[in-house]
Amino acid sequence: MSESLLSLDDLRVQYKLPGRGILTAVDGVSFDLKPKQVLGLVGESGCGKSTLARAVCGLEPIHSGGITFNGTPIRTLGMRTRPAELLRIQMVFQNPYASLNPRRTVGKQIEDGLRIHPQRDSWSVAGLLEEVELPAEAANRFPHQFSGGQRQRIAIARAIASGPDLLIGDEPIASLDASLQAKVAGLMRRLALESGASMLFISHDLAVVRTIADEIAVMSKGKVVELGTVEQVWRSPRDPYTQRLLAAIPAVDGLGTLPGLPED
Ligand SMILES: Nc1ncnc2c1ncn2[C@@H]1O[C@H](COP(=O)(O)OP(=O)(O)OP(=O)(O)O)[C@@H](O)[C@H]1O
Repeated sequence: MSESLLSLDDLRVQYKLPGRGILTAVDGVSFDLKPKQVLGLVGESGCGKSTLARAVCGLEPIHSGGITFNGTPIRTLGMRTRPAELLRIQMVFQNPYASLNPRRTVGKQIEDGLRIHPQRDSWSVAGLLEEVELPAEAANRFPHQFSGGQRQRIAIARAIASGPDLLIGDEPIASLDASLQAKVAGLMRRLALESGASMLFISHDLAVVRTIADEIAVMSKGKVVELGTVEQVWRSPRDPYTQRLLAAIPAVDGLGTLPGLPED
């Protein structure tokens, strides 16, 4: 299938600031995400990544341009509307508490997800917990009884349970121990693709993103300044901002000697 699952066309999202000012947080962004592809969205704090993700979920007013998901335009939907189409998008946040209910057991929350599209696949609560390397008895416990890394894996299992077409990770590894970041990012990629979803993976960490993405979009001040395959962006970045990001990766001794790309 070569059609886009998600398509952004010259998208602009603006905020009215106190007084009469306007901030253009997303400034003319266009890209396509194909089925079963992973797009890494990278950029410094405040460049508009989360605003873009929220707009894709129908949670931000679109000033101009458009977003098409599964062939349906996503317009300003407001916080209270939750059309079926948007249930096909699941988000995993930096803080796993943002996507988990502290008062429901882990098992019940994963079950809630499984009920959304029961026909989609054959995931079970125990099977999903096993996928994220947690024992089946974790189902009987509450989110606060787990470590931050475990909670994030529970949030991933819950998101996957509902069989999304698009999994969005909004800095899902930022609060994790450095030793866990690549592992959790890899887990998200594997589970998303195994369940037939695409993934938009947002991070400021280009080094981790390149290990899991098929394509990378680099954002700066609301605009996408670079878009290409991991290979293209890694080997021959065209934008000076991307070049600076690459040069800032630790253990990189100049752009000519970047660490090798991961093996398939
Ligand atoms: N509700 C809001 N009202 C006004 N300005 C906002 C609002 N939300 C975000 N902004 C501003 O929009 C810009 C983009 O913010 P956004 O959170 O999308 O950036 P980001 O790239 O996700 O940053 P971070 O990596 O720190 O989360 C910032 O200047 C931010 O201050």
